[in-house]
Amino acid sequence: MPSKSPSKSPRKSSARTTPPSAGTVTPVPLSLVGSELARLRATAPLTHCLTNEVVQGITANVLLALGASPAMIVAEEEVTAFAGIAGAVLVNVGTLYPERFAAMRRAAQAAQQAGTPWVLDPVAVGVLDYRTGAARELMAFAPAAIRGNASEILALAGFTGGGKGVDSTASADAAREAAEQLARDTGAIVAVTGETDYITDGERTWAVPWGNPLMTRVVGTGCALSAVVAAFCAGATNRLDAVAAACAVMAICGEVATGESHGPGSFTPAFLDALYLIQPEQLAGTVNA
Ligand SMILES: Nc1ncnc2c1ncn2[C@@H]1O[C@H](COP(=O)(O)OP(=O)(O)OP(=O)(O)O)[C@@H](O)[C@H]1O
Ligand SMILES: Cc1ncsc1CCO
Ligand SMILES: [Mg+2]
Repeated sequence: MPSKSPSKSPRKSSARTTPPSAGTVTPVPLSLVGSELARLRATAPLTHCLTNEVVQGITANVLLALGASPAMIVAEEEVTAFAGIAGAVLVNVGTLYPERFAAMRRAAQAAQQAGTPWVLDPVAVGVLDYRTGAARELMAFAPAAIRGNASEILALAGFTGGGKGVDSTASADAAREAAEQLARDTGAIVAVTGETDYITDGERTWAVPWGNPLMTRVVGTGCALSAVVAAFCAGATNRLDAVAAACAVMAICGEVATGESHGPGSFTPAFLDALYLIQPEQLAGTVNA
């Protein structure tokens, strides 16, 4: 069932006593993922989502299945107040237009002022100048985390990212160093996703070696992941660990759901079920580790 190289499998050793060393890339331990998942379930964070029109439903359902509390509050008149109430905010520029950008700018600014962690998903940045400029403007409000595919992260870091619309044309491996640079430049935790996900603060990098290519054949797994990253950032004491745990939970559940399904149509309900059923203490039994 696991689709990624066993050589990249994480160790089962204790979590918080073994952070990745500076300059190294270490598979994230399942014990760390479990403790972060237990924290999320205990707090059910209110997650304020300003996301694109394609993925509203899957994003809310993923958050609910996992145990977080989504709210798609998008009006310019409401986002400032709500970003102060929420545990975390997601800003996803997938279907950007001027009114939506105005609301996103307000939400990001309000989150920064309120100390609410917010996450940027730079959908198709590098492909189109308007959204690339918008994402750069938003980054001035100090996102807690940035989650994107390889082409998007390369572009945000100032490299030629390529990108075929919203899809990546580069591998996450090829974007890992760009992610580390982007993290150092912005102070955000940067997650670049693909066959292996890399999550970095610019000095230390966790690898998430699970998932399945079928996840790229269903719209919104990446967008929903960014919302899950936001939910894990709510109340987190270690954002690097929180973001890595979010990526690991989604990739593991994607891998489990692939084994239960026959293609994109049956993947989505199996994925929601896997997110609902996954238990911190059973993580080690769900994937080869
Ligand atoms: N080749 C692959 N093998 C295994 N897992 C993958 C692969 N590609 C992506 N994934 C997983 O799919 C999820 C979404 O990552 P992806 O990089 O496709 O995001 P994205 O391009 O932003 O998606 P979208 O914009 O369609 O929401 C992540 O959990 C990632 O680990
Ligand atoms: C398909 C698509 N188009 C704009 S946003 C989006 C969702 C995947 O990023
Ligand atoms: Mg995306």
